[in-house]
Amino acid sequence: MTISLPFTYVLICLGALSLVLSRIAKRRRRLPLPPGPPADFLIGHLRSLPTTASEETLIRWHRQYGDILYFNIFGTSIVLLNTQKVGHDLLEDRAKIYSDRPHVPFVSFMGWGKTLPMLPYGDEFFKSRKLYQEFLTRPLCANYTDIQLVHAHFALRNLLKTPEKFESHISRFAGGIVVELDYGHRILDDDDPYILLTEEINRMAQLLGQAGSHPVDIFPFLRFLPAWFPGAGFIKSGQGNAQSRDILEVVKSRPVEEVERSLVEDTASPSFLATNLEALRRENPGDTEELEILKNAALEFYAAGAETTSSTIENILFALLLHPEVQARAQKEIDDVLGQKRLPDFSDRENIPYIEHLIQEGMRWHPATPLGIPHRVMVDDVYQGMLIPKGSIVILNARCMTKDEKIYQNPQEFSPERFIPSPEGRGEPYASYIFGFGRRVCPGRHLAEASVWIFVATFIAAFEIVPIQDENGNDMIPEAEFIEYIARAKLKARVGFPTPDSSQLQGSESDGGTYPEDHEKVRTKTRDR
Ligand code: HEM
Repeated sequence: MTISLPFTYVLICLGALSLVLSRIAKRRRRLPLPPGPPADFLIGHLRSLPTTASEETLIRWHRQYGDILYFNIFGTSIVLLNTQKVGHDLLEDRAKIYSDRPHVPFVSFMGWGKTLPMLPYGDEFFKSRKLYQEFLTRPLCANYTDIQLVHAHFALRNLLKTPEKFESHISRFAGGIVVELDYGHRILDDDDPYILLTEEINRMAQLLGQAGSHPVDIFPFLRFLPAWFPGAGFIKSGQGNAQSRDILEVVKSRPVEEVERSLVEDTASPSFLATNLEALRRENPGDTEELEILKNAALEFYAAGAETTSSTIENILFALLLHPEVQARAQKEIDDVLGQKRLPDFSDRENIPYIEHLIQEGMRWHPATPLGIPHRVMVDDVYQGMLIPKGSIVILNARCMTKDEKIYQNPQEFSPERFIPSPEGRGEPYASYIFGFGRRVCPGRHLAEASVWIFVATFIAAFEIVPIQDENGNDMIPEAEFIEYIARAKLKARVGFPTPDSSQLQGSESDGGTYPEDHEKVRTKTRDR
């Protein structure tokens, strides 16, 4: 048998290539892993991992081990990115290999595996992501501000009526906006069927917690242990909520059916679901796969958008409570620019920059998602001479990024002034990375920032948040409890809102919140107490 010359060349080239590749692979294997606490044989860092990743521990590790930190648990590599630079270098500049997500069996078991934050990097991810990106571009978000303003006014009215229920008013505000944009439905009262629907989604989302934080995510074999076995408690919750998967189907399908019906009847309000259902009917009628992608996207729109926004607002209110001087400066800015004649709206955004700094500082001081959503690296990678093994779970450690002393002066301090441009201020950069990086960056960030802005700006214009007092008249300063996944300031003491005279409110409950013309009186009354 004779072998042609070109074929021989090909063989030689392939041989040389495989030699080079195997050398590279060997050298990579010899490269050091990123530093981390000492590990045990076989179980790795299991014993050194604290049960909760407190800010103190994470910051101490950052100081001790550097900008990138490595753990391994039973052979699963976990890498923490502690600075914005490292996050940017890997998740943004090398997005092509860092945009996968770890597979989380518990989340799939509960029926949420096909929602965008969980989807592996691939075709389905691209399709789902495109739906969000096309609906939530910065210019398009400018079209949604009327809806945000209406919900802000609703919230103010509710706060005037029942200030003690402020947490629920904030949730209703954040949830009301995403429900309206997602499904084209405006929630008007407590009996609204969409309230039940959203409560169900919240309940399920809470069960899921942070993807990757559940023991079974790291140790799938735990699934086979009895529920009493230490560390296997998830089984109990999983079994107890197996019915959640059935409910989930209803929660996903009901709004789709309603919007489909209203499209046929030509009564549909513009929304994420209506826009995309219409496009589907036009371009791919009867495509069940595409419909399923859309159903999951609509579900996640609410799940990802409501609580993140409401906890961000609560964290900011908490900061205001602790810093009356910041609150006073923000109120003065609004008063100076708006002349105490009306409430702020989006047209004022550029003219009241301190409010913007205050919101950005609130998001930096305690980001709502302090450990983001884990990424997964798809191939072996080398960064600054260290090996990041293929399959590593990569965590954006916003807790450390936001407290980086090289970027922020006195990073633990809540100080909107840090963002004031030089020469008056230090011009420190906004912490935009709290919304993630690269191809997985939060698609709802423009919407979220606008929702938080309108709530905080109108709130500050109309109210003052003050601590309640004990029986001796002393201020009770609440302690914050920032829980892990969605970090929300748990205001342990109730926050004292002024009690207003609701008869001063004009405009009806159902008209979308026309604010009273004499709101000035309301505000003076509420703020000057
Ligand atoms: C202040 C509020 C919010 C915060 C702090 C926040 C934060 C984040 C973060 C950190 C990620 C992960 C990014 C990454 O992996 O690199 C993310 C992803 C995501 N967010 Fe947000 N978010 C907020 C509001 C919203 C809103 C309003 C929506 C929708 C309307 C939304 C939809 C999503 C979705 C669908 C993902 C998954 C993206 C993907 O995996 O490709 N978020 N968000």
